[in-house]
Amino acid sequence: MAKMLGARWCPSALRSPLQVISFPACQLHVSRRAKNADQKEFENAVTQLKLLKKDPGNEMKLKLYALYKQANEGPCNIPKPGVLNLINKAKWDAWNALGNLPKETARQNYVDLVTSLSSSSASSSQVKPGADKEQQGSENVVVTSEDGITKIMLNRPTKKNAITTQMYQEIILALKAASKDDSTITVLTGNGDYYCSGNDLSNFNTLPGEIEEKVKSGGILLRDFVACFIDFPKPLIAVVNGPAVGISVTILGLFDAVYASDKATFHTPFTHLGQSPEGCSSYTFPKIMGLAKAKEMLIFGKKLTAGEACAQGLVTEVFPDSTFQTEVWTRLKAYSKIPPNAGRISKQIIRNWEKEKLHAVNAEEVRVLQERWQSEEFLNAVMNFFSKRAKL
Ligand SMILES: CCCCCCCCCCCCC/C=C/C(=O)SCCNC(=O)CCNC(=O)[C@H](O)C(C)(C)COP(=O)(O)OP(=O)(O)OC[C@H]1O[C@@H](n2cnc3c(N)ncnc32)[C@H](O)[C@@H]1OP(=O)(O)O
Repeated sequence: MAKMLGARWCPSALRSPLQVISFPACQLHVSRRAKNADQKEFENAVTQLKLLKKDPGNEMKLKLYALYKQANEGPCNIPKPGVLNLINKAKWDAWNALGNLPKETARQNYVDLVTSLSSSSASSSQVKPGADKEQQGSENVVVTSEDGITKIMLNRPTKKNAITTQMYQEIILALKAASKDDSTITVLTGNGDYYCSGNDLSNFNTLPGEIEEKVKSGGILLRDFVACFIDFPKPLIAVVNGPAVGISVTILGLFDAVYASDKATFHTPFTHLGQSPEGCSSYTFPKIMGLAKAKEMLIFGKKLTAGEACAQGLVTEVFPDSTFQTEVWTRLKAYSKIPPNAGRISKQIIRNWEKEKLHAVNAEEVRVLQERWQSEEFLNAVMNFFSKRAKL
């Protein structure tokens, strides 16, 4: 934010839509007509604004812009821009709304506003070191945020990071929080030797109610979970530290980059479990890897090595396991330095072309799965999985 509000930022600049565009050599000057005391305070406020850590948001920036102009030039004295000129029209409206507010009052309001922004920004940065790194999450879903990266880590290594119904909810909450925090990119990874072994097959027992109730609530949970990945507004990167199974593989088609250790494998055993594809994979996989390769995975359950997954376009890059974490996190730290809004807006313009389609695919996949969950094939497959373990 400081960067955006730095020398290249001036209150007369706003991004599109309603956001800051940095004007080259934008001269921050204060009217010579300001009284000394106010002028000093006013100049300090303009400087303080540049040091803000957090983006105060578009509404606040419009308010600051309007007060700045009113304090320097008085009532709005420029012709109203055309409706298509979104940025300048928003600036004009904000300034014009101040009417005949006296310059001194506008100047004082500006100083007061910047002071309040600076104090709230200062208090949030006084969180004790380390505390702001740990965010909400739980024992099985650990969320940390630092260096512009929010990391969501599946932390259930004894169960190969299989996802329980509670973990689905926690991942949804973590993504919602990450979409609003001040990180630039978000990362999903696993702790232990597995990335994730997919849906916890005991979920089918733990969900409350009779089978109809389980199927209904399970479908809602799955639909909301996948929708979070469809709608996630920031660059989302998977750090696949080991084998990945089921839903942890299918949602990869909704990520913006997938970095894998060469120990990772990618397996979608849906038909073996009497299930069907989810995570929008029935649409994204054919798009990513072509119909034949997608069907090999989604119908016949072919397990891919990291190299094969990369060759088929599901994985962006594969790294030797020995240097995986170091190399990937060095790369991610560099990525987290991109201008956050440009990163977010670029991700969104790419995703927006097919967001509607993806939601329709998600809804149909869930509908079909809800039928599968009531099938003999599915119930036998889940029983087989657990009876095999029971014998051991
Ligand atoms: C009625 C409808 C209700 C619906 C409720 C739905 C909830 C909402 C979302 C629904 C999403 C549905 C769509 C998702 C689909 C999928 O993800 S399908 C894929 C599911 N995953 C699997 O089939 C993998 C199953 N696991 C394995 O095959 C093996 O465990 C392994 C991953 C190949 C690892 O084998 P190995 O190295 O031999 O280790 P294990 O000893 O087998 O595992 C260690 C312990 O971890 C437990 N475990 C591993 N994976 C799972 C799992 N997916 N679910 C539950 N438990 C798992 C395993 O049982 C071991 O536990 P212990 O025996 O207690 O040590």
